[in-house]
Amino acid sequence: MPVMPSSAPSVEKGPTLRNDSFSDRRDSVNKLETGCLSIIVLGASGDLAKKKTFPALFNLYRQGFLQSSGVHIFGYARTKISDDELRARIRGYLVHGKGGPPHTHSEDVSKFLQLIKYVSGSYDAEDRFRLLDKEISKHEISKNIQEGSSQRLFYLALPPLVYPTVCKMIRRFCMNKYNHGGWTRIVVEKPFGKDLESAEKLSTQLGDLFDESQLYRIDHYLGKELVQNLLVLRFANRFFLPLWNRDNIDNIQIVFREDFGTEGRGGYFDEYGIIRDIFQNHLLQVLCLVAMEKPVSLRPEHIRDEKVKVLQSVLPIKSEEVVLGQYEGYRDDPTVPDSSNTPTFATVVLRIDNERWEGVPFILKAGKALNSRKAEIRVQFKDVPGDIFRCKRQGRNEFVIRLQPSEAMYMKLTVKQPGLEMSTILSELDLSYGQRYQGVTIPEAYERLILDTIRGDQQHFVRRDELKAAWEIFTPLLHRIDDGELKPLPYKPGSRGPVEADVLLSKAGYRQTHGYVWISPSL
Ligand SMILES: NC(=O)C1=CN([C@@H]2O[C@H](COP(=O)(O)OP(=O)(O)OC[C@H]3O[C@@H](n4cnc5c(N)ncnc54)[C@H](OP(=O)(O)O)[C@@H]3O)[C@@H](O)[C@H]2O)C=CC1
Ligand SMILES: O=C1O[C@H](COP(=O)(O)O)[C@@H](O)[C@H](O)[C@H]1O
Repeated sequence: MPVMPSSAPSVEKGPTLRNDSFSDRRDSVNKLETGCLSIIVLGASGDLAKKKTFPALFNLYRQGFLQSSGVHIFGYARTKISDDELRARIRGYLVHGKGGPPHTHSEDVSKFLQLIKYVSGSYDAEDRFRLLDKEISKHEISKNIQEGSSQRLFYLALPPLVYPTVCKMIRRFCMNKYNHGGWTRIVVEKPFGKDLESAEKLSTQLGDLFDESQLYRIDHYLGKELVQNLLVLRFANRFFLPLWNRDNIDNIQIVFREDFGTEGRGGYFDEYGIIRDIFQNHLLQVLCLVAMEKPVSLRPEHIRDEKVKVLQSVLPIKSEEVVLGQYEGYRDDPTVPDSSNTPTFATVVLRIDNERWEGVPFILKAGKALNSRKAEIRVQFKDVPGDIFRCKRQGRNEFVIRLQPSEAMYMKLTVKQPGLEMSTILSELDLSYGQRYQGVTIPEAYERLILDTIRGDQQHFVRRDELKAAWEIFTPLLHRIDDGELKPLPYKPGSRGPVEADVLLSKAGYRQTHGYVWISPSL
């Protein structure tokens, strides 16, 4: 139970579990969000706010999920700027969308920007948080709603070191005042801690102030279309049910690659490294959805219970099943120390000690400054016993789920080569979203996740025990790296990473298919 500071108003305990079934969930899609909602972006002057948070809010507004009649947005940060200056900073990111040509809805942009107000102040200034509360209340009063029925969403687009202070301020001065159906929710960004101990400390600090149902730990990979599709694929298709186990699957890779380095974020990155930045959160969340057992229902708690169980079944990582890399030129960044031991690349083999997965390596790989940008899951099946077609050397069956770019899933399978001869060839069954769902816009991860927070759906957010289990897996390895016991190997920017990683991959059992390249179908 959270400790209520004596000055704290009584608040609601957050939403109860809702939406038992998928059809309930589907029915709620496309409903406008009604009521009096205040969204407060703390750290509004920062990079995440302008690139992701405000554009996501704009997209929700443009699609009618947020209505001008009910919603107001507040920015808060130390930088002393006016409302209009904040609006001007954000405008470019709304007008241009995802790097494409300017949208044609500049009227929408202007109307949206008018919903934003800015309050400046430091993150521990009581008077500034009182002022913020006053501004929020002003908006609520103007909507003539019953006191206590308002909805307040605080989005912490801030470095985690200020979370405890900011959360104390919110708790003391800015909560929804009475329990009349309203709520107060807090969205926190990663990195949530640096290791098990610091993450647990932060969890306790926040847990003393807010109930778990009020805390939304965001991992934007959980908002990606094909990540959200994983449970449907696995549990709504008869095809996969009997195959998804150690009897049929040889190995599974979960891969994240970027073709750019840490440009502009070297200082931040060097403190964390690729394992804290990508493995402990994004890759592990994907692993959970690939490896977990079927949940009792689609209730968020049932899903998250299964995720925790699979994380708790991961065996300690062996140093010989780790390859670390650092790209040449990384240390040229003036904000990165010359002696930095921080990995910008890693391949790590995880082993899950349960009935379904014993003996199946989960090979997690992520790197910056590599030869391509993509994220995918590659499930490689075992060889067919009794190879009467002598097709083994052509390659194994694989099921590939491409998370980005160009969302797709394809199955590599052996077929008869068309023609008179009885020869075989590796081909694919291909579901490329761009081709199959023409004209459908796939929402940005942040858009989806913010809508979930407004609806009180915690399915795609990381629960405290899940976070703890994730840190338990990587903390011993991180400490070995921090102590200099494990060192990254150099690799050339634009390459596949250290060659030792490919050696580890093949030792773990992955068999590369030679001569086969999947070509994304053109429209
Ligand atoms: N940027 C991104 O693409 C991503 C970011 N994140 C996470 O989101 C959060 C915000 O990221 P981002 O916007 O990049 O961060 P920024 O460094 O841009 O910080 C956001 C704002 O916080 C304030 N701030 C910065 N440093 C401090 C400090 N030491 N003490 C107090 N306030 C500070 C600044 O506002 P002011 O000085 O005006 O108060 C700044 O504008 C972080 O937790 C980050 O890890 C997660 C995924 C991607
Ligand atoms: O969280 C992070 O993710 C981005 C990659 O996100 P994506 O949606 O573009 O795949 C990564 O660049 C960044 O280092 C990391 O902090």
